[in-house]
Amino acid sequence: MADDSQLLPHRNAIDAIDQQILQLMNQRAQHARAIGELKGTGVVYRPEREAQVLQRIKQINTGPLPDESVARLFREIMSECLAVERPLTIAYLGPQGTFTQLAAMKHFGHAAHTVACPTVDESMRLVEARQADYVVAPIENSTEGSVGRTLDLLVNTPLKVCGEVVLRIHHHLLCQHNHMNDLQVVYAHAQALAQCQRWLAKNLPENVRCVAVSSNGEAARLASEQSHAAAIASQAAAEIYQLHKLASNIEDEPNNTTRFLVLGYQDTTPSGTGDKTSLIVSAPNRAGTLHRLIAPFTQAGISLTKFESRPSHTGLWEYVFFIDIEGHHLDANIQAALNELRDVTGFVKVVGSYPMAVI
Ligand SMILES: C=C(O[C@@H]1C=C(C(=O)O)C=C[C@H]1O)C(=O)O
Repeated sequence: MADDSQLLPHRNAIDAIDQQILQLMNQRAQHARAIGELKGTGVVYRPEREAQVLQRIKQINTGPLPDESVARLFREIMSECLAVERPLTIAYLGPQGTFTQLAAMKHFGHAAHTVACPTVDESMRLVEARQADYVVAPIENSTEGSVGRTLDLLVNTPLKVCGEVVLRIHHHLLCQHNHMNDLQVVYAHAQALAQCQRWLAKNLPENVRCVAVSSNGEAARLASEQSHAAAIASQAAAEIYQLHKLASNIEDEPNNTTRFLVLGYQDTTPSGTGDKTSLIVSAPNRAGTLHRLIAPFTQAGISLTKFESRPSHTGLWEYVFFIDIEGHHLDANIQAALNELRDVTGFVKVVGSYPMAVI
C-alpha cells in the first residue's frame, strides 16, 4: 500500500485544482445571474441552450472521465446556475421515490424543487394553473408501450412539450422484511406489473395478489405501512421508505426504459443538437387515411420516431394519431410537410419541438 508521503503531492494538487474549480463555478454562476437579469421576468430555463452545453461538453471531453459522467456533472452545475437566476418548480406523479421524480431530477438536476402530485392529470393541471413551472410525465415504456392517460392529456392541454427524458428503469421487490413468508399482496403501478409479469409469474407464491396502485412511490409507501405487503419500486423508493430488497432488477426486459416528456408554457427554438417534434393529428375514418397522414413526411425525407393511435373519445371507432418526427417545426421541410398535412386532415396540433435527450 502507498504511504501517505507518496499521496501528499497529488492531494496538494487536488486541493489547488478544487480551489480553481470552485472559483470557476462561482464565476459561471455570476454569468448565469447576469443572464437572469437580462431575461427579466421572462423565461429563464432554456432547454435548447442546455442541450447545446451538454452536447459540447461530451464532444470536447478528453477523459479519463467518461462523456456520460462529465455530462452528469455539468447537468448539476447548470441546475445550480439556473437556481441562481430563479429556482424552478417541477410537478410530477408522486409520492416521493417514483421514476417520474427520478426523471425530473435527471433532467433538471437537484437544485430544482419537485412537487409531488397524486396523478399525472394533477401534475399537468398544476403547471396549467401556473402553480409550477414544468411537469414531467411518462409517455412510453420500451416494454409496455404508451402511457395512454398522458397521451390523452396532451390532446387538450395548452402546454407545450419542451424536453424529453430517457430513463433506464430497474424494478425491485421491496418489503419491510427480508423474506417472503406471510406475503399476501404486491402493490405496483399497472405499468410496472406488466414490465415484471414473467418474473412475478415465476417467483411469487401462488396465493399472493398483485394490486395496481397510482404509482410505484405509492406502492412503496403502502408497503412501508403494511407488514404483509411488498411493492415493486425503485432503489430510491427503497431508501426513502426504508424497505428491504427481496429481489433486484426484476424487470423482464434487460433494456427496460421509459421516456418522459417535459411540458410548460414555452416554445423552444431549434437547438442544432438534434430536435424532435410531437404532433397530434385526427383524420376521417376513410380508406387511405393512414397513407395520406404519412405521405407528406415520407416525401420530405422526415423520419418518424413514433406513430401511435388512440381512441378519439369523440366518436365510436374514431382515432387520433400521436406522431413524433425528427426535426423542429420551424424547419422549412417540416413546415411544408405540416401545411400539406393540414390540407388532408381536420386537426393538426404541434404539441412542441424540443431537443432530444442528451443524457
Ligand atoms: C445561463 C442561462 O440560463 C440557464 C442556465 C444555463 C447554464 O447554466 O448554462 C443554460 C440555459 C438556461 O437554462 C442561459 O440561458 O444561457
